[in-house]
Amino acid sequence: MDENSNSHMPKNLGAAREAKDESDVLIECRNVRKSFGEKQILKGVSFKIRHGEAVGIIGPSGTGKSTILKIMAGLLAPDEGEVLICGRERHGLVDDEEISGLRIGLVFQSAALFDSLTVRENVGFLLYENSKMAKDQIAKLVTETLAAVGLKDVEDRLPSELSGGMKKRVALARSIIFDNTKEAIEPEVLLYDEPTAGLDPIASTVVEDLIRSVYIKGDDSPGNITSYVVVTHQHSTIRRAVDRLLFLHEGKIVWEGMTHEFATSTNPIVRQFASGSLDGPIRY
Ligand SMILES: Nc1ncnc2c1ncn2[C@@H]1O[C@H](COP(=O)(O)OP(=O)(O)OP(=O)(O)O)[C@@H](O)[C@H]1O
Repeated sequence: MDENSNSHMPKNLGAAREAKDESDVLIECRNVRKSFGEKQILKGVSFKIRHGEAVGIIGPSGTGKSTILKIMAGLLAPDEGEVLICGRERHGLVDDEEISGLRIGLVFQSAALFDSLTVRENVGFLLYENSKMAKDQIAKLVTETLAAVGLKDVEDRLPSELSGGMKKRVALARSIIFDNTKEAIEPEVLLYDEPTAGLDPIASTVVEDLIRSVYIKGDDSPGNITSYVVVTHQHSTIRRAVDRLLFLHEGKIVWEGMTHEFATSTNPIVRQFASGSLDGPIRY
């Protein structure tokens, strides 16, 4: 939105709009910095994820895309800066403090399934561990959730008996399953770390459409996924699965815009990344 678009409005109207604008911010990173040893990876990263958004984080390898996802999920603490969840600052890691009102799910690149557990046990893991639901109730819910990601009759299989694309779908099912005996279902932001890495083009399309569909379905979807963030290198995923992009380079957001603006941007960093050229500001 144009920065000055409020300038012609009466002051109080502008203020009301500003307040409303902030009320749909689910996750905000403010000036987040993170180093590993001597290596400074994030050098002051700021952005907001709003209700209803499908956001992609792109950028060269090693610029800290997975790191920022882990920080948003509360698995890593920033060295400096703030992470706000629904306007409340989160201190430390997610385990240290109960932040209610928003669930944040992270779907790992490797799918990260437990090898010795069946698909049913993997998908229902948190419910078996933490909920008061009966085992047959959980089993039914697992079957329904697997169906929502297009999988049937795989509950008794081990992860080693699945293809890479199926594993990613099982991981997706695990992140969207929720205790449906609870009265209030909190909204959820899902964070995907390279969900289509290593998949053939058709399997990638299936996963990209699933990412969209579990969110678009809204009331029908298992869980209440209101927004999602995808870290990806795949152009097809950028085009198909997200609406807005954040470009991370050398520890900072160097460009942000809508997906359709990415292809026509004149920013030299974006141009080089979009074309895969060796000439340009990004050096390996
Ligand atoms: N726990 C850790 N300890 C030490 N170094 C780490 C740790 N996690 C990440 N790094 C380093 O931080 C840098 C950024 O890693 P990160 O995985 O966030 O990058 P990325 O942008 O997601 O990369 P890629 O696109 O290749 O997946 C890398 O140099 C990585 O080696």
